Amino acid sequence: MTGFLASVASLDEMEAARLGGADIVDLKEPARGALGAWSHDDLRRAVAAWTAWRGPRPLLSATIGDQPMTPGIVREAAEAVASTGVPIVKLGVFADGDPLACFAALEPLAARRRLIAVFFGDLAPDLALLEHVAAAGFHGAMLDTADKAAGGLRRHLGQPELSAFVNRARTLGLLTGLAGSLTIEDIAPLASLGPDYLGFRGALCVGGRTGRVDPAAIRNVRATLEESRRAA
Ligand SMILES: O=C[C@H](O)COP(=O)(O)O
Repeated sequence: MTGFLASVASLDEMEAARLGGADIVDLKEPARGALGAWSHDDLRRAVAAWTAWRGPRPLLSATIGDQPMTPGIVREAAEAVASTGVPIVKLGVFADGDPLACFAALEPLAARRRLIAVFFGDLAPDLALLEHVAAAGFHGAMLDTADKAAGGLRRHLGQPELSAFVNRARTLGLLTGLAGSLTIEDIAPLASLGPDYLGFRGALCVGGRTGRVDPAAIRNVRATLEESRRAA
């Protein structure tokens, strides 16, 4: 069953994502980049709001910002986000720098917090790195896109490549996610690959991904995902 990750930019949007049935509420500031980060104070407020939710509640994740692949920088940013109490921390695997040294530097944090490595479909992702992500103790891996003006994930990678990513990550015991300017039309073909979740921001918004979340669009994505589950 493929879940629904909704990226949100405010506490109000966080609540809208919960009410709309998101399985993962992902704290992200889209105006600051593909993995734009919330301020640490706002992350603390979000964790407090999430903790106060009663009944079944979605998981909570947050991004660390678009950081260079430099071990000290990535580790410091990830530790700082984790210190706010966010249970799942997402960080990008960009094309520059030293990804292996970054994964190794994050091993201690991965032992006490769920980390997700975000690869980018438009930056020639290296699937061989998945093995190192798993070896460092990461919880999951996902594919997204870095350049939001350059088309959605399926423009950059075909079904065979996407399927290879999902299968390889799953074989390594990683939670798997797919995102990147996804639209309603992408849901059925991507859900058929069996990722653990699909991630959305732009499709949930009025006025593009830096606009505001529209509750009707959230419900539409949720309903379409459920339809694709029934059809599977
Ligand atoms: O993690 C998921 C992303 O926030 C997706 O954002 P996007 O749909 O605007 O590419």
